[in-house]
Amino acid sequence: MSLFATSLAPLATLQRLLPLLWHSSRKWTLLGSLLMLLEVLFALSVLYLLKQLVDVITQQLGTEAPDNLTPVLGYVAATAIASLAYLATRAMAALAREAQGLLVADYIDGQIHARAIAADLAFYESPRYFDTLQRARESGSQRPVQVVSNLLMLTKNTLMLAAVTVLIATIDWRLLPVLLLAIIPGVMVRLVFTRHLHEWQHRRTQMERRASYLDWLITSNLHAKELRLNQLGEHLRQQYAELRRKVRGERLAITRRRTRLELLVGSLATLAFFAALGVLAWHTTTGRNSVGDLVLILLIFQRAQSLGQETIQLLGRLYEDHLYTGWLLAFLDIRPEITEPEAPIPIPDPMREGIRFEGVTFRYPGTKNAVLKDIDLSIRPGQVVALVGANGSGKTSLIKLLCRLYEPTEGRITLDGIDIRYHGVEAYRRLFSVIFQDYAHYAATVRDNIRFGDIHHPDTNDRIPAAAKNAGAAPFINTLSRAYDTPLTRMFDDGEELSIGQWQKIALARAFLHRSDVIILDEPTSALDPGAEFELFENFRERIEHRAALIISHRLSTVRMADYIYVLDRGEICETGTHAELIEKRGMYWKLFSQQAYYYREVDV
Ligand SMILES: Nc1ncnc2c1ncn2[C@@H]1O[C@H](COP(=O)(O)OP(=O)(O)OP(=O)(O)O)[C@@H](O)[C@H]1O
Repeated sequence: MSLFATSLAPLATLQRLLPLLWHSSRKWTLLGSLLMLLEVLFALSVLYLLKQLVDVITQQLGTEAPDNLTPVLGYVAATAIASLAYLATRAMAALAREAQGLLVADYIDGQIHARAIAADLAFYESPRYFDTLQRARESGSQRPVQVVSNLLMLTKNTLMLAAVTVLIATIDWRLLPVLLLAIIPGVMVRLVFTRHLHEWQHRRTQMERRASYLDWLITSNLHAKELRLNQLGEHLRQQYAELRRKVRGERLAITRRRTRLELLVGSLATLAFFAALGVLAWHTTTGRNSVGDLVLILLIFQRAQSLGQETIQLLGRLYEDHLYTGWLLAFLDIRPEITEPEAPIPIPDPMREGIRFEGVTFRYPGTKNAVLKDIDLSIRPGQVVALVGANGSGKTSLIKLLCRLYEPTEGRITLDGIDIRYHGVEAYRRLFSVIFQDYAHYAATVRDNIRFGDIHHPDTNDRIPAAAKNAGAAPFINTLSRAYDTPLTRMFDDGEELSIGQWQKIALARAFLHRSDVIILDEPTSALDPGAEFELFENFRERIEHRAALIISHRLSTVRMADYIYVLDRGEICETGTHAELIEKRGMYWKLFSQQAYYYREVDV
């Protein structure tokens, strides 16, 4: 990118950030800007009054008997007042910036959360998501505020620098090139290295994420058991240390190169300043300049130089902010691909024909192989359907399509004959209540863990005990210290931990709570004891209030009560029918069923 384009790019970022700031903290943004202008005004007044003071004193020094001290004291008083005003506005401006920063940071977090919630599941299940999120987080929610406060400071510094430059020019214009020499090379060094650092950070996102992952493995309670028993701790610690060493080394190499160049550029500027000072001192002794000029130059040239350096830093920071805010904006630009149709067709109530897969083929985004091929399947109202198949045959993927978490690559899914893409996404998803294999364990009360299954319904709270009873969870919940109000997990104070089977019953209660049309259970009893499983399926249809159900299970004793069974093999439906029909067929289902039944047959009960 050319230097011109590079220097204009932050303006485009600013154009996107200003509306963001306006939405999040209108009052503080305005107040902060006003206070900053006042700050500049008072700072310049102090400089001007000081110059007047020096001039008055110099005039008085020329007179034999200075008898009127009023103007001198007047200027001292005025300078003191302007200094106090400067201090007060500076303090208030800092307060306004802090308040604005807090508001904007919370607003940005809110925006990140909103995008994360709206993003397609496909995005979550790809490394790109984690990279973009990590970068957005790294860019920091303070960045947008920094851009604006840096920009305001830059404006302030530029105004002051301009005023000081004019003052210097009135004394000796030849000092101006010296000032430029003190500023321009530094700007170049900063810009070039900021870009280097940003590009390097972009490249090492995955390395950082790997390090964070290792850190999480070492410190999280989820893996504490395996880590100890397999004595993995030291191995992982070394991997982590090695990654950090690499990141540290690369970063330090960049900083070393930048420091060398900055030192060189800074030395040049200092030499130039002292050369100019020498010339001015010589002019003063020969009477070409007044002592007032020399004092003023000593005061303001240093000021100009520090202003110049601050300006360099601000430009560097502004450019850095612009680059890193780009990451944040990239995350905020994420838009889901599964979107609402312009005029969604209302969901039929009640459902009449049910849901059908018609020739559905599916590939995960960014992958080559189809995990589901030409699937025809139907779930009618009130029907219990089972899906059976080996690991990796595509059962969970089929559920994700059914719930419209992904779109089919080919074919279509219909609800009462209408393509589900014509319905509103959220309205359609509310047809289902689902327990996935990796259901959530919320660090919340038992009540909330169940309530999250149907958070929007007004009478949800009253239905929680019934859902818990249907899931077989009520007896153990009543033995907990605070029953339904017991906080779960040991993440916060007073929390209690459950067994895996008890967690599964809570997840079942969550699925039973929602009065959905279709209940989907992916391995719902994998952790239940045989008694609990028997109880659940004994009068399953009453428990689910005669709604339709789709059950995935490797336990074929569970599956046999289904009205209809689909057998999946490597993404294709290879057999369908009732339990009796499939046993008769003597195909894959029969084989699986016979294998499971083999050991039970040996025992005479
Ligand atoms: N997010 C994903 N991205 C890419 N491929 C995936 C993803 N999730 C699953 N797969 C692939 O899809 C195939 C089917 O997986 P799926 O989880 O649907 O199988 P399953 O029948 O539910 O298996 P199991 O009985 O082990 O739960 C597998 O080969 C898996 O590698």
